[in-house]
Amino acid sequence: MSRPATESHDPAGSDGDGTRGAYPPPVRRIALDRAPTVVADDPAERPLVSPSIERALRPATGRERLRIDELSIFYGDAPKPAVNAVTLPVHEGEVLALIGPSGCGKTTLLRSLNRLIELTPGARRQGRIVLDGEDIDGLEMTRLRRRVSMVFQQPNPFPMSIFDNVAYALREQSRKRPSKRDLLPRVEHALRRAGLWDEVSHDLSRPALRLSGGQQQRLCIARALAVEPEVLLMDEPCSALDPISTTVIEQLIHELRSELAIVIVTHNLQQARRVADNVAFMYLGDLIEYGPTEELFERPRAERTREYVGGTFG
Ligand SMILES: Nc1ncnc2c1ncn2[C@@H]1O[C@H](COP(=O)(O)OP(=O)(O)OP(=O)(O)O)[C@@H](O)[C@H]1O
Repeated sequence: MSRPATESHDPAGSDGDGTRGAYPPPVRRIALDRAPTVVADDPAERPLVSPSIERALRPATGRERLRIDELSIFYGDAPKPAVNAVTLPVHEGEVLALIGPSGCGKTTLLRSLNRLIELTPGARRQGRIVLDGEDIDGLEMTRLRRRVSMVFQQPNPFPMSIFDNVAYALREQSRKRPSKRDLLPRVEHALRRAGLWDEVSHDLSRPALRLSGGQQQRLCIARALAVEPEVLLMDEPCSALDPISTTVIEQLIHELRSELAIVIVTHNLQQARRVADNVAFMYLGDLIEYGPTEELFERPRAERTREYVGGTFG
């Protein structure tokens, strides 16, 4: 279940090079001091890579929201971790795309960021995840999931009305049961942010399951946004959607990134190019390369990345 606290860091709505707002975004100039590419072609050379990773921890777009620090995830007795000592920053106002072939650990990494992975029997974690300076292990789980909210691959609205779907987490959050009238402004705000308000405002009591797939996914995004997250995790949010709904969701990601940090898992390289500011390429659990989107796609430094973005494998 998704929930969570947003904060606008950029009231001018500009990312500094005047590109924010347009969709599809124009090709952005990449300032070399923003987010240097990190390359780890051979995991055995990882220690040599650490200084570059350290450099990557400098803010790329806004201040650092999440720091993933030497994160490893093990499933049961598997000899190799599903995620292997990954270090990555996630900044406010940034879309970070996790890409890589099937089974490389993208979803496992994503599910670690709000500790959802702990619901998987046999999963173990090493390393730290820090949210706004606080180790997430020290945060109460419900509060963490409000601050780091998640949207899943398949739209998963609750079998209740559109209104109740969005109000659900707000009601849970409140000590006394707020009335519909009290909740309406926040429900409306969330539905507007998710770009759904105009399509559903005439009948908020309609069952959510009667919406189209794309509308259901935007409802899930509204539900995730209602409790004002700081970070939004999206696990292949468009994979079950048609091209038009996909475009709507991508536009939404583009708009939301001014207020949130977004981490998106996608198999669709073109989508990563369209929506992401930075991209992390994973292979067999290792972080192979991380850097600004254009740089990673146009001038990949690791051979594996070159092969993957070039379509040789994957
Ligand atoms: N519950 C689980 N138990 C055991 N192994 C798992 C479990 N979930 C995932 N794995 C293994 O962990 C590795 C990483 O899986 P994960 O789903 O994170 O990869 P992915 O990159 O997201 O893949 P895909 O793109 O196909 O969704 C794979 O080898 C997978 O088989």
